[in-house]
Amino acid sequence: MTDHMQKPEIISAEPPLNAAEQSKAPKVLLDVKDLTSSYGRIQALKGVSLHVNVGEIVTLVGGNGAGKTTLLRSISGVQPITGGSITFRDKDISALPAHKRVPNGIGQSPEGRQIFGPLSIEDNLMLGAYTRKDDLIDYDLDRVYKMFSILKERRKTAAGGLSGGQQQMLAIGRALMARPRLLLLDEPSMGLAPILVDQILEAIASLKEEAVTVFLVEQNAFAALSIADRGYVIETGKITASGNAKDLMEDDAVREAYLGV
Ligand SMILES: Nc1ncnc2c1ncn2[C@@H]1O[C@H](COP(=O)(O)OP(=O)(O)OP(=O)(O)O)[C@@H](O)[C@H]1O
Repeated sequence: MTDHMQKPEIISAEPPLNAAEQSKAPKVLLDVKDLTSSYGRIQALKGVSLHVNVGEIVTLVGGNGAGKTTLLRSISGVQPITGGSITFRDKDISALPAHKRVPNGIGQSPEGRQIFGPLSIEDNLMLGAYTRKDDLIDYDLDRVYKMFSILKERRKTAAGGLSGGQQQMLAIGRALMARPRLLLLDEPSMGLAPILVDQILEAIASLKEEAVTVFLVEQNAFAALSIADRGYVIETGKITASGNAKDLMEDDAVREAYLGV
């Protein structure tokens, strides 16, 4: 094992690439094509296409019931799809069961956080690493503690005692413990006071330096677009706008519908 492998500078399983490797690496990490999904007679996704490139923060914004969670759950494999395809790292994973997508590199911090309240913060974090067999788990734990110092301070205490914002940090930290190539985040700002929203977004933005690729789903469009490279807008199961995040923030229709401007 090389020195570099013993002490990597990143949390992500995607190692920093040298120039030669970079030119060979697939640029598109996640490619969703014409995806459809239904709950009985309700068609929640009506042919959604989008992609996420390696190293990007991409956000999907939209109002209540637009289909954001359904799309994320389809990508992580817990929501059945009725048509279209999901390609991850050049492999069609549309039929891959959810439990095989995590070791393939798709990590999710779910809506509602799903923290195990009676377990300690550290045990919650370690649950994120349960599929791993490498020797970098302690190293990653340390990185998560550096990112969210409150989790370190309270690591032996029950997770149920954390505030909403801290639980959100724990949920993101736990997802990172799986060393995802792609981190899926479902409404991390939900229910948080504005100051905590800023903190969480700052932490998400800093993941870019850790070479983690992020797909962030948010109702809080302004907050999400302010840290994203690119964005998509979804309305009643269809993508209605897309582009680089700065352009979307300046788009009149988007501003009117989602930014309250
Ligand atoms: N379990 C379910 N059973 C039936 N319909 C559902 C179910 N979950 C979602 N839906 C419907 O599917 C559509 C998309 O919902 P989804 O939760 O994906 O939207 P969303 O954009 O994530 O909204 P929110 O921000 O409110 O979570 C909505 O019409 C919703 O009512």
